[in-house]
Amino acid sequence: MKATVRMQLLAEQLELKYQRQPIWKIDQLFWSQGQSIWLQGKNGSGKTSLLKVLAGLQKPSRGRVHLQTTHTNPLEACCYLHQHPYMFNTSVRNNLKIAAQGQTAAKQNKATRITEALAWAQLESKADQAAQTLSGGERQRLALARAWLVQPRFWLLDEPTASLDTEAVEELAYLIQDLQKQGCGLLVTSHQDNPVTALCSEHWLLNNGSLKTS
Ligand SMILES: Nc1ncnc2c1ncn2[C@@H]1O[C@H](COP(=O)(O)OP(=O)(O)OP(=O)(O)O)[C@@H](O)[C@H]1O
Repeated sequence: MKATVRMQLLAEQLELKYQRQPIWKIDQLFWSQGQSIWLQGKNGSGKTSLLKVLAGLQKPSRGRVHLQTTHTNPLEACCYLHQHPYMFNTSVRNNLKIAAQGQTAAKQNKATRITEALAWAQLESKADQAAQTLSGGERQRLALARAWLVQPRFWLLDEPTASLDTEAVEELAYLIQDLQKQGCGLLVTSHQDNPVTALCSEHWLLNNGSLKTS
């Protein structure tokens, strides 16, 4: 990944309502490349909605998110990974091929990158298995590997550890640590602390409609 890409995300007076029902109101928010943040909050506090707003997938009711980046394709600068990642109805390798399709790299490079992605996510032995038959932990790793091909700098991970056992969480933590070494920014939601949240140097708490940052 290109360590030279600089990124930061700023938001002011951000507000979200659904059908006039206030969800959260955030006066100010700042996230810089290299920062790893654990976003905690009760069920329904609005964590998923905040991640989607920051990733540019959802419009806030008020305010704007400013993504400042030197990334050549700002659309590829951020990635949001769903709690239950969608698996294309084909093999693990083909899932990676599909993810690589939109990329501009030469065809030969793509094949190499797919091999590297399989190795990175420790999914080489699963390459020809139907992705929809993967375990929860393997699905999360494949979702990370698909995103890894696109080389985003900001990773928004929605409950990546939900319903994973200790070993699967450790395996995920290993990959997340590698992203940190590459200087990526991470924003991870989780109700409880675990080996992945332990990697985060900052803690944000969504509570009663406001965000407490530390
Ligand atoms: N599209 C929508 N229309 C109306 N209400 C919504 C919509 N999306 C989410 N909500 C409501 O907004 C609130 C926050 O939802 P959100 O999914 O962001 O919370 P969360 O903290 O991620 O929850 P969980 O931890 O259970 O996944 C919930 O009360 C939810 O029902």
